Amino acid sequence: MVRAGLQEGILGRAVGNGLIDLQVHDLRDFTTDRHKVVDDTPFGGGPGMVLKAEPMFRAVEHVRDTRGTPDAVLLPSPQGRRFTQAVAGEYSRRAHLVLLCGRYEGVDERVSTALVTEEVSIGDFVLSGGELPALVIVDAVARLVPGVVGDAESVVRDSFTRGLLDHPHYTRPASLRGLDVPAVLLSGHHGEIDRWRRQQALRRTYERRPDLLADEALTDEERQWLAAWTAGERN
Ligand SMILES: NC(=O)c1ccc(NCc2ccccc2N2CCOCC2)nc1
Repeated sequence: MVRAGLQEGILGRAVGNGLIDLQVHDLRDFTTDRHKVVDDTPFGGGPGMVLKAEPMFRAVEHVRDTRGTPDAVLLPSPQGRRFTQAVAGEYSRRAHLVLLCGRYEGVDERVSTALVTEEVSIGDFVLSGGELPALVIVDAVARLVPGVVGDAESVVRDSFTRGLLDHPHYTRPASLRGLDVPAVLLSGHHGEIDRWRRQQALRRTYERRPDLLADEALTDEERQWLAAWTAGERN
């Protein structure tokens, strides 16, 4: 499941051209019994099973012995720090990350207290395992590694880097079922097009996620736009 998610698109290309290196390790390879058991019943009773600590310790030790001590050992979990674009930026500046994927009812607490450097949550919802969060984190972080996302797209990242929502996107045909592409985008005036895109990104953020505007540095023009929209709301 994890390997498949790492072979696609920009991640696959980034691995192909050596910009990032992704290794997947199976916890079962770090067990010592014949049945390769990675889970066990919970002390204190209760339903379900708990992921054993020992295989995770051995797996991280294997990574440390073969590739050096990681800068961070992350555990995606509902109890973690909220993963945001800013956190992705932090992680993208680390050379070596390990992500541990939990399953069952959870992971033996000694993994969290003695092996993990940080628990991280991709959102307030419960998943059956940490694999999808791990893929989400790897994708968001890899995109921020220089060279992974083509230069053509680096402009697109401006709105995200600024912490605003994205502007609308259109492609052919210019008119579809009576729905026309905004004329400015067909005008060839790149200054006007850029201004329209910044205004649209700001407008969308104001309408859908005003909370993102709190710590946003705005130009005078952008403040004027916001004032006009806010005034428009009042009367
Ligand atoms: N929001 C997230 O980032 C997120 C991450 C993981 C995750 N699940 C795997 C998991 C990993 C660690 C501990 C517990 C669990 N869980 C096992 C299943 O039961 C619930 C607890 N769910 C949501």
